[in-house]
Amino acid sequence: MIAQEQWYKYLQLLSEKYPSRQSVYAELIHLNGVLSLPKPTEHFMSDLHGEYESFFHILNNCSGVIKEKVDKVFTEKMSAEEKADFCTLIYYPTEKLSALKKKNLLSPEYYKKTILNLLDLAKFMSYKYQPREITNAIPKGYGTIIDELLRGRPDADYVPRVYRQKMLDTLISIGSGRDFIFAFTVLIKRLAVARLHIVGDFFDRGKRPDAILDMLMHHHSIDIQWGNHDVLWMGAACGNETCIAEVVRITLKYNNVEVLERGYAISVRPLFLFAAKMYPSDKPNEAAQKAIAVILFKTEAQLIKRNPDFAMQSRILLDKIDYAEKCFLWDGKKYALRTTYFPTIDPQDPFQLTDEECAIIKELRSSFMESAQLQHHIQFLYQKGSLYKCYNGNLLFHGCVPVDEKGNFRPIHFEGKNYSGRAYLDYVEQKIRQAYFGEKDPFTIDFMWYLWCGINSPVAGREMKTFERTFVKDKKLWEEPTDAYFRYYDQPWFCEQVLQEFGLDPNHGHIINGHVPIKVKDGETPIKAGGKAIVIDGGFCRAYHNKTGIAGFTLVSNSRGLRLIEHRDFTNVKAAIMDNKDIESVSKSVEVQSYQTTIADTEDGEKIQEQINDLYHLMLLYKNGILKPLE
Ligand SMILES: O=P(O)(O)OC[C@H]1O[C@](O)(COP(=O)(O)O)[C@@H](O)[C@@H]1O
Ligand SMILES: [Mn+2]
Repeated sequence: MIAQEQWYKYLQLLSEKYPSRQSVYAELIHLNGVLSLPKPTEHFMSDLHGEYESFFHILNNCSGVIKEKVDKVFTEKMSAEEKADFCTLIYYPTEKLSALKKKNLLSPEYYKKTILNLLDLAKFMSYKYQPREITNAIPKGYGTIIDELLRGRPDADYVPRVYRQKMLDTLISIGSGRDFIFAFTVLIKRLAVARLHIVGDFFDRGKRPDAILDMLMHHHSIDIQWGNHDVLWMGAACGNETCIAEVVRITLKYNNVEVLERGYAISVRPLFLFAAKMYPSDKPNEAAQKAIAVILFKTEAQLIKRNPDFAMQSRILLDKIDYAEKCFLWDGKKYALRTTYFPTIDPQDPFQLTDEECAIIKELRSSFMESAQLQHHIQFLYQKGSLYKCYNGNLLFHGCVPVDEKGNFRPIHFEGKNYSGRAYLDYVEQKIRQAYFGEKDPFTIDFMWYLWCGINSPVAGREMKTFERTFVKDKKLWEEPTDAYFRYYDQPWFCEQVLQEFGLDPNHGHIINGHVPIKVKDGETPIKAGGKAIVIDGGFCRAYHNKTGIAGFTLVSNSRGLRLIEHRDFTNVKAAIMDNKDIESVSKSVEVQSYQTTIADTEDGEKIQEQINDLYHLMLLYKNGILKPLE
């Protein structure tokens, strides 16, 4: 409880912002109106894995929502072809207008018709928003005109109609039609998605995670839940050499060296030169993969040895290779190796880096730490990201909350203490932030690597078998044991327990996860526990399309409930522009409500309600003469 005196002081301060009775009335009326508006639309996506081109398209087509709205507004007015053309214009206005110009199709009539259509669509899509928000969403410089056009003066009325016609004619005759079309398309896309959540894994496998992050840095409303691949890169940016070696290895495996070299100005040339010398009969990329894998497994072993808390001794493996017999020894058995040539390993001391290996990893470390662009992206991940997020009653996180075989939150021991459930995730999040912003203590920096691949890591939730997958032929040894969480999240009681642990309503909340690719083609569904948990890793990543059979999911939460949009294959942006080739998307309802959720039911609504209460008290002070209005 706030003491009476403090409360009075607070209201005094508030009176500076609302210095007259009228200003309090106006805000009270406004805020009460806002509470009754429908809940804004949220989109959730995960596991983008560097797949810039299709993600770029999905951001532009708002996961297929623009097309749905165009279909609704112009059912009678446009043919299918006109609708597709109009949609492409909204997705890619600059490119589409240039293409039309080349064909000499940009007449004043075209501009007029198009702007009127855009206006109709923008009006249709703005019904959920408060006027202030719409004004904010209009690109700078176009505010007053678009606002006036939108405010919908009735066409039947002669004077406003002429007024609007005149505005439009002038706008086109002075050559600003193009600019206005552009501004409208930005507005429409902003209105379609009020909030974007990315539930982890920007990096690895796909070609341009850097371009995805560049683009999202300009997004108007986004939050991020870190995935294991993000934490790996964050660890690399903190200077963790094992994370760096793993990042480089994965990048080479997927043939994406450009991400490092062009995207982040990190040169892998010294590694290639060294690898060519060590493995002269291999192709350059394969040689480099081998060279960095050996560095990785050597530094991993050193890291594990200096951190007994990680309990990962079983992941020290270079000493399990029989270098004379050329095989891998595991559980008393011999396994064939995929490569038997290890010129940089001393069997007597297999974890020792050679001088050259040491120089290479040190140089890579400097490059990672000094890459301005990488550090910029990582700071963005820290700023917008967290390990988990409770948002409008839902719980968002990438991987899992560790549980035992009975489904109870498992105590995890670190730095002399046990943590479980939410407290464990809070501990991990604090460590992740400390690794970047705090004193660089060795345990915390090493912990970033643990989070990438440790069985108790909430972002990984499985024991990764990178060594076996790299060196051992028998795929039996490639299997990665997972946390029991993944065997329970299809059970309602379990999801309710998790939601409750995070202070959420178990009857209405949902858990939203990424991380585990859903094999739609095998009949697997992302909807678990009757909709209490939804796993939205649909495999944006091309390399995983064969596994999932689709090209990604978008989960949409609006005032009517939840639905899942399944994206089918996408050709490329050029085809999208030239031939109106949109991503085919199929939408399925997950949960439909008979009522409409309003802003009053959201977290923002709770804050607004508090503001209303405060203003109400201020109004009483003014009315009762206890506080004198400043104006
Ligand atoms: O978070 P994700 O996407 O599951 O990635 C982690 C997985 O990737 C792997 O490193 C395998 O990677 P690839 O499939 O890209 O070769 C596994 O060992 C690990 O389980
Ligand atoms: Mn993942």
